[in-house]
Amino acid sequence: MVVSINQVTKRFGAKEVLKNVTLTIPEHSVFGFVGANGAGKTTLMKCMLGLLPLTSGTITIAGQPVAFGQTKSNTHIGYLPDVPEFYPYYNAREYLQLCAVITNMQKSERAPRIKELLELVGLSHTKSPIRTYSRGMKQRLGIAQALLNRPKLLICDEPTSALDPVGRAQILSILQAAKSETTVFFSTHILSDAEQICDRVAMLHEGTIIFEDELAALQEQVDHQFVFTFTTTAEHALSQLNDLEYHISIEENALIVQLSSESERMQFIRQLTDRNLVIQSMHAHKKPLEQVVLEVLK
Ligand SMILES: Nc1ncnc2c1ncn2[C@@H]1O[C@H](COP(=O)(O)OP(=O)(O)OP(=O)(O)O)[C@@H](O)[C@H]1O
Repeated sequence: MVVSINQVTKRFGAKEVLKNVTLTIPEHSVFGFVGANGAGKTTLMKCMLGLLPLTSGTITIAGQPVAFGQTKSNTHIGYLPDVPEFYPYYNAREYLQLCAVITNMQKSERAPRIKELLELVGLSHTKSPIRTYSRGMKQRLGIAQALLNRPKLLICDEPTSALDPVGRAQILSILQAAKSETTVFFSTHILSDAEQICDRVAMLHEGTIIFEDELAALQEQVDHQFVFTFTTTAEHALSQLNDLEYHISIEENALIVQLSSESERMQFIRQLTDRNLVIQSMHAHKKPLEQVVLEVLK
């Protein structure tokens, strides 16, 4: 595990912002940290960076305990703040060269690493100064900077929230590509972003982790639903099934049926055959993460 967060509580005065948070993050995964504004996401990230003292609990990054005010564990972390700042008169390559010098990167390593990163973030051909960059370009440069020294963990605070759809898609694909060389931990309140690239998701709600799992497992927490279409209309099919005790609704000429187990599914299909209903198609009803989360929160 590259990150182990163990029973972390954080209070600001009387206000408890993180409540007994426990979380582990496996290596080479993209881990989405999801929560509404004010849920406590930034607070936990600052705790991971040793920028805030914990009220109680422990955090370990790549085996190194995090201590408030100390930077030892930060040697394993690349961090992209929500609004990254740069020297505006440098271009991307010059800026990364400066960062490489400041961080004592070996001279022979600098040029190939910077070339590789500029390619990764799609800024190889940009010669203009950073002050002319769009928000998305600045975020991409921020990712390159954060990855410069090959950290074991890349932490990104809401990297997509201020971007248009094209900018968001670019950042998401860069983060996905970055997982081959690091572990990506990113916070977002945009559930569809997490859905697109995350292997695992944790959801923080009022300071508490309300679930933490693989996305597929999360989908399964909600009752299974299947979509059936028939050679006849959905209304007619439903009228033939009125006497049965299934939870059935109609959406776009299809029946949505709740079938929680394999045996229930087989039994339902037998009932269809008994009633001469010919299935045209059947598939699992995949809900957007947003809807799944709302159902879990109910
Ligand atoms: N230094 C502080 N002193 C007092 N309260 C704070 C401090 N920092 C954060 N908080 C409070 O902690 C709560 C969580 O804030 P945090 O910034 O961690 O949320 P977030 O999930 O990152 O939300 P956002 O998406 O809006 O940044 C908020 O109610 C905030 O007001």
